[in-house]
Amino acid sequence: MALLSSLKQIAGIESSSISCKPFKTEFFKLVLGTLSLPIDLPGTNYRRGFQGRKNIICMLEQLIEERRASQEVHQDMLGCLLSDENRYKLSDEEIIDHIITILYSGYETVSTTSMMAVKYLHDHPKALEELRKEHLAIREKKRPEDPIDWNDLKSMRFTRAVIFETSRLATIVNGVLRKTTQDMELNGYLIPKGWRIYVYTREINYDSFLYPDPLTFNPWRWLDKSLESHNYCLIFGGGTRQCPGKELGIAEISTFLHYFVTRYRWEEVGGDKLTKFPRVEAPNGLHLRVSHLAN
Ligand code: HEM
Repeated sequence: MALLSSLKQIAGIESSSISCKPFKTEFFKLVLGTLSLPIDLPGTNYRRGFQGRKNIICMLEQLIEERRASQEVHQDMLGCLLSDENRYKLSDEEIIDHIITILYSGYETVSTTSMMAVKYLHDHPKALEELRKEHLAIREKKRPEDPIDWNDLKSMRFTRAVIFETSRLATIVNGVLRKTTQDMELNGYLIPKGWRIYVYTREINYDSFLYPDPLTFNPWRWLDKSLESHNYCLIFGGGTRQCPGKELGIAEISTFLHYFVTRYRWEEVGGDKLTKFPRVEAPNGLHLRVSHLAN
């Protein structure tokens, strides 16, 4: 769902020649490749990642060619990037790089947080009850076919808290990358100018001084809005490079949760393995039995 939603916003993919399934296969190779040891030998995830990237580039080049040939105006991100009115005048290579970056950053974060929210809500019925109450109250003011809007999203206080608590406990981005612009000293160590630094932010999320009882799923702690703006809250990074997709990601997950909890109940089929480190994932999927809420 998250990948298709991104593809649709970026390049209205469902109306183009790119078919989602092969795209998804190649994209997953690329994702695995970026998280692998850099050993460039046949059969390694690293080599497969490069191959996946090459194939994705071919598909996107073809899409750009088709767009140019058809001369139709498209109201999506690719349409804006290709438009003559775009003042940045990016090369095709740069446009393709942008698309891959946004797909990469916006897909796994949203899909994995959604999955983990479903998991935590299943395991914490009180939190689920409160969340459902919030969403049913929104539905009560609407006709069944009415979509949710920006004001509804803004009113979802508990939902936002659930998303932050899920992201804290199931940390998807383990750290942020930075480069020193000058020599600097930290705790007696010299970090020379130009060094690339990986700031490992993951453990901060489990610090019992900052988050009492840190291993407990407690979305209520985020109802104190000041928690989000503490300088130790780096779930979405920090400073000028803070995640530009933060609010979009929260809106996507909130929308998913809205329809999921107002329409369905679910139980786990069981036995699925979940890992939290080095990557949050359910290697075989998180299997649920879903039934209509009214039944
Ligand atoms: C739950 C959802 C998400 C989480 C937890 C998340 C987390 C992060 C983190 C920690 C960073 C590094 C920030 C830094 O260096 O300070 C980042 C960067 C980024 N994110 Fe997100 N993200 C999410 C959703 C999204 C979405 C939906 C998009 C776009 C559609 C997106 C696009 C990006 C981009 C383009 C960057 C690189 C920004 C830069 O280097 O200037 N993210 N994200």
